[in-house]
Order: sequence, then structure tokens, then C-alpha cells
Amino acid sequence: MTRTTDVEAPGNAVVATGLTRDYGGGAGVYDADLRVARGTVFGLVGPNGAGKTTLISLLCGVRRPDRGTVSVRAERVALCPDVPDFEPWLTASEVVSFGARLRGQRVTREQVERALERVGLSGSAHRRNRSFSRGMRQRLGLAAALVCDPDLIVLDEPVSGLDPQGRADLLNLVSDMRGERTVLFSSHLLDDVQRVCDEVAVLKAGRVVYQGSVGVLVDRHVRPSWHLWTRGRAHELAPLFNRHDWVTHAAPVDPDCLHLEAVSVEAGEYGMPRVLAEAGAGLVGMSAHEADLESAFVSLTREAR
Ligand SMILES: Nc1ncnc2c1ncn2[C@@H]1O[C@H](COP(=O)(O)OP(=O)(O)OP(=O)(O)O)[C@@H](O)[C@H]1O
Repeated sequence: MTRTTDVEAPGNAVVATGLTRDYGGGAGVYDADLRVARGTVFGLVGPNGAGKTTLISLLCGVRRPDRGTVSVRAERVALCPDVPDFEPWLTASEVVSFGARLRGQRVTREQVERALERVGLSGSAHRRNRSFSRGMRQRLGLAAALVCDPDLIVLDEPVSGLDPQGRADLLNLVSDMRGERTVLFSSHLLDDVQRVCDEVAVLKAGRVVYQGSVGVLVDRHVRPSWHLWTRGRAHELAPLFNRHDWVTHAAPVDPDCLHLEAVSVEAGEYGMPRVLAEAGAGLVGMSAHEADLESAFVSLTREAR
């Protein structure tokens, strides 16, 4: 494995090529190519066991790959594990300052206070972390990372233990780092990824099945879909719709409601009234489904099977 300060393109903070770690029995990460542009927020998403933690640890040099290379252009890299573990008797400010000292960096009391303030832990600065909740421990891990002013910060499932307000606060914090630091974070909470990430990589069974913007992922992998409400005609209408090649999928949800997917929004909007008119079916109501990352993810991981 090579870890150098040179990466192929000057704008990239991380470049991985053909990265492979095979645990055996089909578990691991295989032939992962990844490019993370500097100053961006990059999301690594995938179902449980897809290989997110393995890939992160390969990128940070915590694990060695069987094959492949990683190049990192960053002077200070911080890695926050999903559940940080600190000596329970240390106070929050001791965790932050000792952590920096262990990395050979001297930090002032003001820097420690600022880091704790950024993650909303000022009020608990002098409490031993033994009594901290999982969410507080995650925020403390982030403060310990931020105090060293990393230019690349890697967060493994940073919001998994947080309540909705804590999640929103942490995501705002991540969003504010854009431009100033490169942030790479893994999550299975797609709403969060969609909210803050410039680019995503989707991992499925150890392989990167997509890398690019969330917008393109959604455009490419979500078929436009609608629910059509008719009075008791859904079962009869489904095969009539399925006969048309602009329809990719039509199925009744219940006797009054039909789920319809089409090749394009335009095809659906022109085709639906025609089929309904030919069948002499009245339309009681209809709703278009929002194209979001969740539907794209389901469609992409279904296709990649
Ligand atoms: N040290 C190891 N030895 C053998 N198998 C491992 C090891 N670490 C992870 N695995 C397996 O490799 C696969 C990927 O695990 P990994 O923890 O990287 O996935 P993940 O996407 O982070 O999962 P989760 O979302 O559940 O945390 C899983 O099948 C896991 O059981």
C-alpha cells in the first residue's frame, strides 16, 4: 500500500485505486476506486455489512489492503470511530487536551474550550465522561478531532447515537466545514446524506456501485412514479397499463389505488389520461412520488444484485 502526500489530481484529498481487503467468504471490500475532492463533504452509504467501516479504515491506514493503493493529500487527518471509547475518569476537556498531546500537539485552554463549544459540550467540560450518553461521547470524539484542526476529517456513522436535534446540530457542523476541511462520513441515514453531501459513494456487498452527485444518482436510478385512485378499478387497470412500453411497472396497491412507474415524467403525464380514457375509468385522485435518495438507493442496490 502507498500512502503519499501526492494524489493524481491536485484537487483531490483522497484517491483510492483498486482497494481490496478480502476477509474470506465474500466479506470485505473489493476493487474500490474512490476520489474525494478537497473541501467537499463526501458520504459513504450502504446497507449493514456493505463494507463502510472496512473501507474507511483502509483509507485512513488503520487496516492494510490486500491489494490497491490509497493516496491522501492532507497534513492532519482525524478519524472518529462510530462509538468513541475514552478513559471514563477523564473530564471532557481532559479528553480533548490529552488526545491532542498524545498526537504530539500542544493546545491552549482556549482551543479546548472552543472545540467543546463547537460540539455543544461547553456545559459539560469539567464532567467525567463516565456519565456521558452515547451521543455526548460521539460529540466529544468530534471535539477531540477538531482541536487538532484536521484538513481531512473522517467520521464513521457520526449521527447514529444522536436524537433528532443532536443529529441536526451535528449535520450543520459538518455542513459548516465545507470549503474549510474535507469531510468523509459514512451513514445509513440517507436523509442526512442527501442533506449535507456534495458527493456520495454507494457500497453494496463490498463494491462501490456508484460514485457521484446525489442529484445524478437520483435522476439516473429513480423512475418517476405515481399513485392513481380510481373507484375499484385498480386490479383491472394494472394489466392495461403494463401493455404499454412507456410503463415500467404497474401494480394495484388496493382495489382503489394503482401504483405506476414510467420511463419518464413526460411519458407518464401523456400516457396516463389516454389509458384511463380508453378503459372508461374515472380518476378520483393522483399523487406523484418524490424522487429522493432513498428510492434511488433501493433501486440501485436492487439493480446491482
Ligand atoms: N476483522 C474482520 N474479520 C472478518 N470479517 C470482517 C471483519 N471486519 C468486518 N468483517 C465483515 O466484513 C463485512 C463488512 O463489514 P463492515 O463493518 O466494514 O461493514 P459496514 O458497512 O461498516 O457495516 P455496518 O453498517 O453494519 O457497520 C461484514 O460482512 C463483516 O462481518
